[in-house]
Amino acid sequence: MTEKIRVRYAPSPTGHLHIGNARTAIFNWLFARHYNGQFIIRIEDTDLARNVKDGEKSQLDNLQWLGIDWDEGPDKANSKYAPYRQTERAAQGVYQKYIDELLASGKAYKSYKTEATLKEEREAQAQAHQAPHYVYEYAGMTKEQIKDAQAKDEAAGLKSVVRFRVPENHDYQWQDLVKGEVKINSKEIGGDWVIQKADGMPTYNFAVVIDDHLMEITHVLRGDDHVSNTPKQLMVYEAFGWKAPAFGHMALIIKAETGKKLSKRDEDTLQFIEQYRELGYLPEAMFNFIGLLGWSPVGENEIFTREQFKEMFDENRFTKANAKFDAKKLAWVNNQWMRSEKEKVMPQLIHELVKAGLINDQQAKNDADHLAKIIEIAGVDGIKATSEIAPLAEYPFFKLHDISKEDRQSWLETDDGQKVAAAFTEKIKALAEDEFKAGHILQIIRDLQHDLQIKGRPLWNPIRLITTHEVQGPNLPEILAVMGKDWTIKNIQLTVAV
Ligand SMILES: Nc1ncnc2c1ncn2[C@@H]1O[C@H](COP(=O)(O)OP(=O)(O)OP(=O)(O)O)[C@@H](O)[C@H]1O
Repeated sequence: MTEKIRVRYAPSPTGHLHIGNARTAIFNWLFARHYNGQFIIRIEDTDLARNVKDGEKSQLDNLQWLGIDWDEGPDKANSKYAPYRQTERAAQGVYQKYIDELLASGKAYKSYKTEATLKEEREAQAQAHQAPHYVYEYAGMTKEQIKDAQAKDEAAGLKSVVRFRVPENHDYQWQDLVKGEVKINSKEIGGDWVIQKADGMPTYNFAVVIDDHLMEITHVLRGDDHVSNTPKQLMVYEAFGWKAPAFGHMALIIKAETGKKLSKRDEDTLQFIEQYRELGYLPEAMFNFIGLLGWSPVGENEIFTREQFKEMFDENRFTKANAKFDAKKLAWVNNQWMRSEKEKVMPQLIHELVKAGLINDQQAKNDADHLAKIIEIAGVDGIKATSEIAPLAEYPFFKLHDISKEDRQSWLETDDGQKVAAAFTEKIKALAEDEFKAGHILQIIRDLQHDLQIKGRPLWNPIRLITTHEVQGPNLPEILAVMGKDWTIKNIQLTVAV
């Protein structure tokens, strides 16, 4: 690419950052970084009724957490095209200037149709089996007649919106970066559309064009749900004689179960970045997983760093088929990342023990090495998110269960059970502190097997029960070695009392 790439992610703060939004942000970022271009954040907050508190903050915080940075945006001082929030731009009259231009040239007009009339028209169209479309109220009227009609409506106190006069039977065509050639006729648009609402705010499709033009955006990469907006935007570029950016509409992310677009309104699907963050997913893993939704690298490998994605990025490798959101794959990717970044993740894993109330901050700091060993044995390699470590490690490492009556009867009150428990206790007490290692402990158990001629569960369960108060769990000699002789002996003594 020879031109300077300028791309943007332009969320509406009507919700928190979800996987679909993050995918758009990630690919625009990759596009910019791969080609040494610029990545811009713009907040499209003109739909005042739908904006949610913290929507913008969640979008930005979570992008940052994913490792995405931006060159210009609402939070960056000295950004060249400030402000980067559309409400602030509207307040400065940025859009009004262009709306006035279109009104003056007759490419847009003030419309005073009431909601009730619009509803009647839509109902009539439905009855006539017509697709819903706007009916131009000034058809066949001279400029003067239109002016008079508008003045009358104005005097009657009716509110107006500004509508774009859609050219008749005009093809809007573009070479989509993902979909190839796309052609949509103006007949499919639904008639003259609103560019300025009654409250003075520009609509999405209008403001987006003004901003993309003024901010010198060269490529617009977004989800396929925006395809129907593109002809509307192209007609605005045309009306002003501006060059339109290149468009790419990436395949949608859909729910595997329903085949429908993953939407922030689906409450049964975990899809907000902060939900995964809270569960202890790694940003590297989230980025990795999302980077493979609707885009495929060369080869079979599926684990990549941001840097690798940046290098590999190729706008010709977007896939056309919708991408299924597969939570199991995300879990797998996260597990791969946790295993390869164990040292980096360890503080977070230890912090999960604090969060679960198993240890305090001081212990987390002082006993980090010991806690890391516990985490390792408790089964860190099998978990998909850091939050799963606390339930795994809770027993027997931090708490002990009461031994159930059944287990007692089955494993400790039998002849074999008593023999095994007594012999193991004697040998373990005799084991020196510095010999208290997994290998030696295993040897003791093997010797018992040989001496007592007891093997399998009748051998292991009594030992497990007296030392950990469980009949199952991770590798027993390793548990005992990590927890130490005092802990083991104390637990054995407790079995008498419990
Ligand atoms: N399921 C999805 N798959 C792919 N891209 C998506 C999906 N949902 C949203 N996007 C993209 O996120 C970007 C931000 O758009 P927008 O703010 O309209 O999303 P949204 O309003 O959160 O979506 P919705 O309200 O439909 O859940 C757009 O590029 C849009 O195409």
